[in-house]
Amino acid sequence: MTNDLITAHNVNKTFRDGDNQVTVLKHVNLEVKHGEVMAIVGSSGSGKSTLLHILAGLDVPSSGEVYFEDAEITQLTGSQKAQLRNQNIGFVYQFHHLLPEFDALENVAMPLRISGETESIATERAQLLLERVGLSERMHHRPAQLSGGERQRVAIARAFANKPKLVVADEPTGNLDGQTAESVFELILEMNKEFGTAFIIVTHDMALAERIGSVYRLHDGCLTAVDTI
Ligand SMILES: Nc1ncnc2c1ncn2[C@@H]1O[C@H](COP(=O)(O)OP(=O)(O)OP(=O)(O)O)[C@@H](O)[C@H]1O
Repeated sequence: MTNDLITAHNVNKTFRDGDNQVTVLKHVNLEVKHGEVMAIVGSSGSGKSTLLHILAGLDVPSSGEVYFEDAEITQLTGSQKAQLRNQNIGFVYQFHHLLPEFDALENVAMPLRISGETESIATERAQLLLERVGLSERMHHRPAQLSGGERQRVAIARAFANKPKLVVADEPTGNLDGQTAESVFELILEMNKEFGTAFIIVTHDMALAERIGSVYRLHDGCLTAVDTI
């Protein structure tokens, strides 16, 4: 039994590109605690998204192990991984990935419907989450009718739909202007405190990352802790 939410042990990732092999992650070790907020920084192409996908069970390492609590994700079947993700992990991307033909309420309710919740429970929880992210007045707007910051708020509400233990966020503020990025980042920190949900945030923004207790940098495939004090 471990107290860690995620443990990555000696993770390596190599992509084949025709005859070439590109090693993107080298001997990566990482522990993410329950309720922890962690930032992963690094230059473009350094492997941040690849690592995030491996930690969330969306991709597999070439070697090494990843545990989600006591489950070794790397040993699970595709459907077991999908179930683990649906029950435990929320996702926020740089580009919101909301369904354009549905309004904010329907987008947030969607993961709950997929998990088999009744229509009324799904709608009620989606309403509560949209209120929590400050969008009480925008529930029936479709993504195209929302600002960039509002779309990310919907995406954060949707990530929380199934009460995840972890939200992974890949450049969640990367497409936003400074002030909007700041308010979305603040929302993430508030949601972490309020719900005790762990976050792993990939970001280019060192100023935002430095406000997070735990920062790691990927460089040349190696992950090292960054001293932010
Ligand atoms: N499926 C794949 N096949 C081959 N190479 C890949 C694949 N996915 C990623 N790569 C390569 O792995 C390296 C790391 O990519 P990754 O997207 O993880 O970097 P990143 O740090 O997230 O970059 P960015 O900040 O630009 O999003 C890049 O050189 C990329 O081209």
